[in-house]
Formats: sequence, structure tokens, C-alpha cells
Amino acid sequence: MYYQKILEEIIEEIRPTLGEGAVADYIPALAEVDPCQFGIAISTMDGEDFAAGDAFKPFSIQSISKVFNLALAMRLCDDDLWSRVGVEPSGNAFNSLSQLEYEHGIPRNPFINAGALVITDSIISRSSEPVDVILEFARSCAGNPDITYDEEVFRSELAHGHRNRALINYLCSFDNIANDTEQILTTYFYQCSLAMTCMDLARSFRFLANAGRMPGSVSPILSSHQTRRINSLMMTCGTYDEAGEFAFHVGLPCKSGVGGGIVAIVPKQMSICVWSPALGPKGNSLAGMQALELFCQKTGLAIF
Ligand SMILES: NC(=O)CC[C@H](N)C(=O)O
Repeated sequence: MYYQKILEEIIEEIRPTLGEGAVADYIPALAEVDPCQFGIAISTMDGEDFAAGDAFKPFSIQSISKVFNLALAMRLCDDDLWSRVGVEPSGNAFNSLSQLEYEHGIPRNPFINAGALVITDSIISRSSEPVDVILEFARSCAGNPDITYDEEVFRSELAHGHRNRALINYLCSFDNIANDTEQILTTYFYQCSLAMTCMDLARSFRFLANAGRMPGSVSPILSSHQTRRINSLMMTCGTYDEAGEFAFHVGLPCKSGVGGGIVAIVPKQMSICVWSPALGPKGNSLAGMQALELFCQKTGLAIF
């Protein structure tokens, strides 16, 4: 009940600021979401779940899906990835084009859009039905067979994803794409449109807090070495050009999405997901970041 009380306290403290910031309107379907919603969920290593607010309401996970995709790609073709995508924070917006030019088509990391497109491309090279494979992976991580893609969000992004289309063509010009660009975009927009709840996401990412293994499961999803690498990338690159602020104020590996969700990992203890759709200027949920900071202050949990 200790954690439940903390989550309730956080909601009370956050409530006056809900709605500050702006929803991501460059994807029209996301512009219609009520900005004042807020949910938070925790799933611990000993199998306890805690939730408050809108924690059971599905939302568009957007770039949080890049963690699923990186984990899948590391399972399928780990060694091939790191010559095609870097591991440094970009210091630029997640959808920036300019850095690709002077870095010769090698995206800085797998969590900016250019890097995620390369990762999706590598999954397509190894699987005949990538859209199904990604959905099945998300469902099995969450332990929820009802998770689906949100077709409206998918179609909205497919129709308006001009920057991603520019990025993939640019990557092609540097010979860093192996498959059909429309198939990669379709797969990427589907993964971004996954609709999941805070509770689904908190459960899904417990393997990242537990050396690659879901608590209670015998078969690991990733090795402990691979898991450490994903956590490191989340810490340094998971919230784009705000990763320094997150490390400073929160102190946990985090991954955000423009749907307003943020997942955070407390190694060996739990996975946390917060969601509130209104974003700050770097594309991260404002209330979500505040909630994670409050959580770490109240519990003293942090990796340093
Ligand atoms: N940061 C994000 O969540 C961005 C994901 C979004 N689908 C895009 O490609 O722009």
C-alpha cells in the first residue's frame, strides 16, 4: 500500500498543472486527445501492480514502441545493428534531418526517428510479417492478448508523416536502407500506433529491470548484457534533447512518446509508466516528467 499512497499523492500534486503544454498536433489524430488526462502505473519484480488515475485507458504509445523494436532487433540481428546506427545522444529534435547529412546517413541513436527507421528496416530483413511480429511481441511482453494497433492513428500518420518520409529517403541516399521504403514506413507507423495502457507498459518493460527476463519466466527476452545496453540508451537518448534534464531531475532510464507516455526503469525493482498527453517543447509529457521527478523524490529510488 506504500506505493499506492505515493501514486495518489502524486496525482493530487500534479492535478493543478494538468493541460499545461500542448498535444502533438502534427499527427492530426493525436490533436483530438483530451490533454488533461493523467495515469500512472507501477509493476514490481515481485509481481505487484499499483495504478492511479487513467492508468487503464489505452493511449498511443508512439516512440515508446522504439524500445520494443530495439529489443526485437537485438534478438534477431544484434551484431549487424551497430554499424548502421550510433549510440550517442543527438542533442537535436527527434525528427531532425540535418544531422544525417553531416554524419553521412548514420543516425545518432536508435531512439531518434532516423535511427528507429533503420531498426525497423533490420527487423523487416529478418521477418516476413513484421507488423504481426511487433504486435505479438508487445502483447506477450504485456501479457495482454487484446492489445491492438489504432487504425485511425496509423492512417493519420501515414497521411501526414512527411518528415519520416523525407528521413527514409535521405537514409536511402546514404545506402543505409535495405528494404522497400513504403513497407518500412507502414511498419514504423503501425508500431507507433500501438494502443496500450500505463499498466500494459509498466508490465511490458519489467524485463529491462530484471537483466532481460520477465519476473517468473524461465526464458529470457534478452541477455543481461543486451538489457544493460538498452537501459543505457534510454538514459542517454530516450527523451531526445531533454535527456540531460531527465537524468538531472528524474535519474532513471526513460523512454517517451509524443502520445504523452513515458516509461521509466528502476533496475532490480520495477517498471513505471506515466501518461499525460500535453507535451513540452521537446515532445515529452510535461506532467509525466513532473510525476516521475516527484516519484523519485518521494521514494528515494534512482540509479545514482
Ligand atoms: N517522439 C515520438 O513519439 C515520435 C513518433 C512519431 N510517430 C513520429 O514519427 O514522429
